[in-house]
Amino acid sequence: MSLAYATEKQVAIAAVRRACHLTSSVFNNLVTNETLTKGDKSPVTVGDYAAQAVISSVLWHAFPKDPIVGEEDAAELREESGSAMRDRIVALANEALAEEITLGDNVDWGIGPGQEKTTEQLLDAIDRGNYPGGRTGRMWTIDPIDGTKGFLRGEQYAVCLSLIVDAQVQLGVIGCPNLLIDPAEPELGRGVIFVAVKGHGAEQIRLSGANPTPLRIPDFAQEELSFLESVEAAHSSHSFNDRVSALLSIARRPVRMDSQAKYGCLARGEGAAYLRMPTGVGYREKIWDHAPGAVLVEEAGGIVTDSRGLPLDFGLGRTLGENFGVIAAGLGTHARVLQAVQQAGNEQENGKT
Ligand SMILES: Nc1ncnc2c1ncn2[C@@H]1O[C@H](COP(=O)(O)O)[C@@H](O)[C@H]1OP(=O)(O)O
Ligand SMILES: [Mg+2]
Ligand SMILES: [Mg+2]
Ligand SMILES: [Mg+2]
Repeated sequence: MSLAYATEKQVAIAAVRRACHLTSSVFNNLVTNETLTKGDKSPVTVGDYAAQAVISSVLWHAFPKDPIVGEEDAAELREESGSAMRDRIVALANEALAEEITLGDNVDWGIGPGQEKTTEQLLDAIDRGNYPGGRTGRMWTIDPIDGTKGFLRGEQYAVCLSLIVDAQVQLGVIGCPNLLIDPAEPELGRGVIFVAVKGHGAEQIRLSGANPTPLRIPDFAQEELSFLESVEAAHSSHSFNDRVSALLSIARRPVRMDSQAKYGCLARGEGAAYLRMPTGVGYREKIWDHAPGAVLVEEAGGIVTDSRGLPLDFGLGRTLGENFGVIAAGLGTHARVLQAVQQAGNEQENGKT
C-alpha cells in the first residue's frame, strides 16, 4: 500500500532524529556564552541555530523547491561579533549531517559521512526559513528547539517539523529527546519521536527509530481528568486554567511541561486536555509551535481549536493571527473544556474573577 507523503515522512524523521542528537550533545556540553537573547527577550542557543541548519539542509536536498517557515534567522551570526558562536554552530551542524546512515536514511538527502557544508551554506540554510507562509502551496515549518527554556533547564523540549499544503497540516514530526519512552516503564529510558500523517494516524517511535506504536487518545473518567500546561506563566495563563479546572471540578493538579511535548503526551493519554490561553500581552502564536502538534492530536482521535471553537488557521502567515488561545483534547473531553473556557472567559469579561 502506498502511503501519502511516505518520502516526506522518512525525510522528516531522518532530519529530526539528527537534530535531536545534536541538541542532546549541545546540552551535555553547554557553556554560558552559547546563548543569545533575541529581540523578544527569548533565549536562542547554538543548538537552535545548528538544528535549524541541519533540518533545512536535509529538506533542501530532498525537496529543493519547498519553502520553509523557520523560527530562527542567521542575521546575528553573520555579524563579526557572532563569529565564535558561528564556528561552533558550523561544527555541530556538520557533525550531525555527517553521522552514519541508519535505517530509513538516504544519502540523496545530503546526509552521511563526507556530507559536511561550508559556513556560508549553513547560514543560508538557516535563512531559508524566512518564508512568510500563506494560504496556498506546500511549505515546511521548523521549530529547531521548541521550549528553549525547558531545554536550558534540562527538562522537556522538542524538535518540531511539519509539512503544510494549502493551509492544511499533512505531516507532523516532534522529537522529544528528554521524554520517557513509556512512563509506565521508566527503565526503557528517554527519547521519542511522535509522527502523524493526515488521514493515516499517529504513532510514536523511539529516537533510535525502533518500535513504532500507534497512538490513540483514551476516554477519561471525570476523576482522571487533568490539564497539560506550560511551565512558563508568561507563555499561557495558569490562573485562567485554574478557573477552568474548578468549573469542571477537576481534582488532579495540572501537568506542567515545556514545548510541544504537551501535544505528544496528550496524544498518548498523559493528560486529558492541553490548554494554552493568552496572557493578555498581545503575543501571537507561531505556526511552527502548533502545526505538528495539531495534526498529531487530530490523528490520535482528538480535536484542536481556539477558544471560539474554531480550527487553528495555518494559512495566515507565520503566525496564527489574533490570539484566541488553543484547546486540544480527546473527542469526549473537548466540548466540555471548550464550554468551561467560554464560561471562564465570560466571567473574566464581567469582572467576576
Ligand atoms: N511570550 C510568549 N507567549 C507565548 N509563547 C511564547 C512566548 N515567548 C516564547 N514563546 C514560545 O512558546 C513556546 C513554548 O512555550 P511552552 O514551552 O510554555 O509551551 C515556544 O515556542 C516559545 O518559543 P521557543 O520555541 O523559542 O521556546
Ligand atoms: Mg525561540
Ligand atoms: Mg517554539
Ligand atoms: Mg524554538
